[in-house]
Amino acid sequence: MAEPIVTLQSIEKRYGARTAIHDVSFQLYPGETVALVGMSGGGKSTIMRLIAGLEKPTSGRLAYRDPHIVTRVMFQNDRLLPWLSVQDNVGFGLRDPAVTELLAAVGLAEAADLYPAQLSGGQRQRLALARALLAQPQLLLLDEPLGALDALTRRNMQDLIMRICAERHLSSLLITHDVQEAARMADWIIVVKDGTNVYQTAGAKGQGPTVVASVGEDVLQVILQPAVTP
Ligand SMILES: Nc1ncnc2c1ncn2[C@@H]1O[C@H](COP(=O)(O)OP(=O)(O)OP(=O)(O)O)[C@@H](O)[C@H]1O
Repeated sequence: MAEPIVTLQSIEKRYGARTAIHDVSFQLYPGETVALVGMSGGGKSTIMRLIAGLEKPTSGRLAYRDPHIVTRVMFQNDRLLPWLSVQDNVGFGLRDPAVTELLAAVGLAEAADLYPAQLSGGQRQRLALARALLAQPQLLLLDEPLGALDALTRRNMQDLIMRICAERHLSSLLITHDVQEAARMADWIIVVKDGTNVYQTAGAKGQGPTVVASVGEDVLQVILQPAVTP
């Protein structure tokens, strides 16, 4: 089996007297998508910030297969720069074939000279995705990036992210409040509760319209319904 690209072992993060997370242990493998689900305040964003290297754990072991790993984060707020065109939001003035190729990959080739204010919510998130991909990250961190989109646009974005991750053999860590989204996009779903990972289940990546997921107290079930109901 391939070596994990990120390993978390008994991770704890305290802010002063407050323990945000404790006993968090899991691994992320190359090309896999792991979703973190759970109640607000459970510790999902803290886990993501630690993996992104934005903060250091108080204790425990956080190890990367490649110490020079490139990670990129996509947030719900797309953080686009309104005074830059679509292509400059990706390349910051760089006129590189990679920028053109990325815009084509996310379906924004025709919109290269528009400005963020001229884009729909879905287009803005596609642009944020292209920008995240320019640095050729090995790990994409998705912090509830699709939360503000309508259902159809959201589903199309899920498909786009899954396709791009598969094509580039990218690993991703997804925070979502939508259990069905987690089930649809992830190989593994981790339930985070009271600052620790309490349960892990297999997802059903790519099994779009047929996934049904439900969360019990701590337990999450992913059920694949038959594509055609007799
Ligand atoms: N910088 C900080 N200082 C103090 N406490 C913090 C800090 N960041 C997070 N916490 C605390 O850590 C706990 C976990 O927060 P975190 O944001 O990781 O949860 P979450 O599961 O991502 O929540 P949500 O779904 O609402 O985004 C919370 O109790 C929060 O108040």
